[in-house]
Amino acid sequence: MLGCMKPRNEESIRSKQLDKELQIVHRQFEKAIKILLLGTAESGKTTILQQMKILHINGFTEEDKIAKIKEIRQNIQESIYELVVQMHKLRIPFDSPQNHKSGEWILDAGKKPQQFDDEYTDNVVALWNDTGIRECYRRSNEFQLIDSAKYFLDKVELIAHSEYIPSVDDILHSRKMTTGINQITFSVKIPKSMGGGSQEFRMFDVGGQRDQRNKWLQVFEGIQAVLFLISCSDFDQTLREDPTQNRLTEALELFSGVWHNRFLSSSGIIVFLNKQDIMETKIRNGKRMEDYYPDFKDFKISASEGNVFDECDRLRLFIKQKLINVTKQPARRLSRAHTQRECFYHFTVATDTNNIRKVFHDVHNMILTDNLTSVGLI
Ligand SMILES: Nc1nc2c(ncn2[C@@H]2O[C@H](COP(=O)(O)OP(=O)(O)OP(=O)(O)O)[C@@H](O)[C@H]2O)c(=O)[nH]1
Ligand SMILES: [Mg+2]
Repeated sequence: MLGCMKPRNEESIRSKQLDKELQIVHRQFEKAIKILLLGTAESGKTTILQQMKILHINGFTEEDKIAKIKEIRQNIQESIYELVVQMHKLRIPFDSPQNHKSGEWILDAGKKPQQFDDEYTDNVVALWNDTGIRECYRRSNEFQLIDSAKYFLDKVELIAHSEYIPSVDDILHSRKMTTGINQITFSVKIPKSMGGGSQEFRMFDVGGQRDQRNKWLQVFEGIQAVLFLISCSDFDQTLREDPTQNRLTEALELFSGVWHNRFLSSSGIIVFLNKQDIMETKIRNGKRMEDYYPDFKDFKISASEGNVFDECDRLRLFIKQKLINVTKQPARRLSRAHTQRECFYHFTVATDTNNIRKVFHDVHNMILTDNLTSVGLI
């Protein structure tokens, strides 16, 4: 009799244990996983949030698109205004007296002209075709110009059209500085190998300019994963809010602050080495990293990084190594941080939906695995 009782007991204990584990998993999956986007200004945080809307929510409605027209036109207005201002500062001549007059016209109209009419558009088109303006644009790392200036100036006539409706690509390229805290919630299917079903994610987006960072602490509570964005094309630029500071240096210092932050010590950290496309264009146009970071000259790549084909590969691995060095620094103060905390890296182009789809497939799986590991099931 006793011989028969024992296995049944073991069975029921094991089954109770399984129920308990499943309840824990269930609770874990019922709760939204919180992801926080961090990084300096213009690193691409809001662009990632927009990509999540495209990939996991319903994208943009006609209303959303129409609401973006003003912002896109403002991007053009601010870009051409800044280029004309800098033509004078950098003493670059216009091709012709006519184009010089167009420049004066743009300055008179101001940074935010009321009209985006034919006269305005004609002046912008004339200027954008001016070789002096193009030379000025080529030197735009010496002043502050949005990254999408060329993207929008190339299609100014289309954007000026009264029936213009922004494309998804236009929305992804538009630029508006974030000042508050934005959040979106979306569901992601859990792979069958991980038990199936779906998991809710809540993603928070904050402003990256220096005067916005004091708001970050408000959202640190309960964050499972931080997505830290760093713009790899920033190496030859200075900060909008402090022209004496190199943008990449600022980003690396900020990363150090985030990595060592005791309120984020139990959050996973994933780094997006973003703006790979702009970085590549800069290198192909002759920009040299060693002019800004002299230690790049002697940078050697470890064999474990596999094939390195060109200067762009070396550059992205150089920046990655700088981030790895931060993670190897001893903790500044005693924290709950597990000393073995791992950092994950992805090379990204935030405006490219296909690239972000692939990267997020890995990111979600990584976070889900981490979630299961934390409840002891993997
Ligand atoms: N070409 C290119 N443009 C990018 C990339 N990532 C972001 N951008 C553009 O860079 C600009 C700044 O991106 P945002 O997403 O607004 O940057 P942010 O980090 O939210 O900036 P703040 O809100 O000021 O903190 C936008 O015009 C984006 O379209 C990229 O990988 N490639
Ligand atoms: Mg933003």
